[in-house]
Amino acid sequence: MTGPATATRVLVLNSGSSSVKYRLLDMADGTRLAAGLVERIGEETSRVSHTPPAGEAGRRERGGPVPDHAAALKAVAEELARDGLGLDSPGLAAIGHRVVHGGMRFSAPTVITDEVLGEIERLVPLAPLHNPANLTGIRTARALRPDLPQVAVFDTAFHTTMPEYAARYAIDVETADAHRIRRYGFHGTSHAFVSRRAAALLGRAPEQVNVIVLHLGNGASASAVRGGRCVDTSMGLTPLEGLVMGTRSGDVDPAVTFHLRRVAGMSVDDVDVLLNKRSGLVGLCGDNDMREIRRRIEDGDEPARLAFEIYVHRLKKYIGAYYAVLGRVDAVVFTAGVGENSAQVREAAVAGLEGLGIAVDADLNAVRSDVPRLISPGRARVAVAVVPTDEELEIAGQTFALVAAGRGGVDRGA
Ligand SMILES: Nc1ncnc2c1ncn2[C@@H]1O[C@H](COP(=O)(O)OP(=O)(O)O)[C@@H](O)[C@H]1O
Ligand SMILES: CC(=O)OP(=O)(O)O
Ligand SMILES: [Mg+2]
Repeated sequence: MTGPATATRVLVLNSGSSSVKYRLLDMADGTRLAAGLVERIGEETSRVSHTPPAGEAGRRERGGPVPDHAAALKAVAEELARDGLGLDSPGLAAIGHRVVHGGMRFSAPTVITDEVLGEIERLVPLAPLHNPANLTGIRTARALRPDLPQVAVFDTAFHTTMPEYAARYAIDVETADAHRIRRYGFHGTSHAFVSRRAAALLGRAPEQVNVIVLHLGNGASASAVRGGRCVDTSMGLTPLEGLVMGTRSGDVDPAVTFHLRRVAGMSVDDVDVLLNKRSGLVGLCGDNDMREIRRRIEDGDEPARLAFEIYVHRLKKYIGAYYAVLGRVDAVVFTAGVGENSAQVREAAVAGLEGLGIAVDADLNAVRSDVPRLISPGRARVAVAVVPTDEELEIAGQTFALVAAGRGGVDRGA
C-alpha cells in the first residue's frame, strides 16, 4: 500500500435519513474519480447509482433492497472496488463525513475519535432527522477502515461566528443555557463554499464582500455573510426554522404547537412529524418538487400557485431582513436544487426589490448553466448571482487540509 506521504484521495460520505451520497476525489489535482448515490435505504425499491472514473457514460445502476446504512456503505465499497478504487486501495488519505449538528463545540473540521462520536450522539435530539444517519455512516466506515483518519465536517461550523444577539433567542436565559437552546444554523458547508465562490465571481476577496446566500434544496436556509463570516442565518436550534422547505414549515408561531396539543389533541411527536414532514410545499399543495409545482401552476392549479407564493414571500422577507442586517449588500446568491434551477423562484423572490438595487435581467435569468453566473442587469447596485453549491467538494477540501496538516480540529470544549 502507498504510504501516507502519497495518499491524496479523499472519500466523502453524506449520509441522509434514507440516502447516502458519496464522492471519491484525488486532492492532488482535484480529479473526481467516482461518485454515486444510494437511495431509498430501508425500502424494497432501493437503488444504487455509481459513476466511475470514465464519467456519466460508464454510469452503473442497480436495484434491489438495501436494508440499512451499513448495507448501503457495503454497496458503496463494492462499487468502488469494481473500479479498482476500493476502500483498501492505495492512496486513500481519509474519509470525510457530513455531520449536520455540531452544537457549540465544533467550529472546524474534526478528526473523529470515540469521544467526538459520543458528542455527535449527544446532539441527536437537536437534529433527529440527520445526526443518526450521519452516525451510522461514520460507524460503518470506521469498522471498514479503522486505521484511516475519519473527519467530521459540520453543517453548523460556519455559523459559529454569529454574534450573540443573532444566535440567542429572547427566552429565559437560564432555561436556554440549561438546554443548549440557541440558533445554530445549518447548511454551513454550502453557505461557506457559495459565499467564497460569489466573491470570486465578483473578482474580490471574501473579506471585502457582503452577501446574502439563499440555499434552496429540499431543506432551505438563508444566511447573511459579512466579509466571509456568517452574521445571521435562518435555521435555528434545529433545521426547522426559517424558509418554507419541501416538507418543513419554516417559521411558525410557536403557539401553534400548544394550540394543536390543546385543541387537536396531538402529541408532541405528532406535531414534530406535522411540521417537519407534512408541512412546507408538500403540506400546502401535496408536492415538494418545485418542477412539479411549476407544471401544475402552468395548468392553472390554485393550491400549487398559493404554495409557490407563500414560498417566495418568505424568501423575500429574509432578503429584506438580511439586507438590513448587513447594511451594504454586494450580492444576493441563489444555490442548491431550486436556487440553481428555478428561474421563476429567483425572479419572484426579488420582484419589487428594485428600490433596494436588487433585480434580475430576464434573459440572463433564463440561461441554464452549471457555472457561477451573474443574472442582474449590468449597472445594478447589488449583484444577483447563481452559484452552484458543492458540499462534497468542500467537505473533501476541508478533510484533506486537516489530514495533510496532521493536526486535530479546533475543539472549543463543551
Ligand atoms: N429544474 C428544476 N427546476 C426547479 N426545481 C428543481 C429543478 N431541479 C431540481 N429542483 C428542485 O431541487 C430540489 C432538490 O434540491 P437539492 O439541493 O438536490 O436537495 P437536497 O440536497 O436537499 O436533497 C428538488 O426538490 C426540486 O424541487
Ligand atoms: C440541515 C438540512 O436541512 O439538510 P438537508 O437540506 O440535507 O435536509
Ligand atoms: Mg442538500
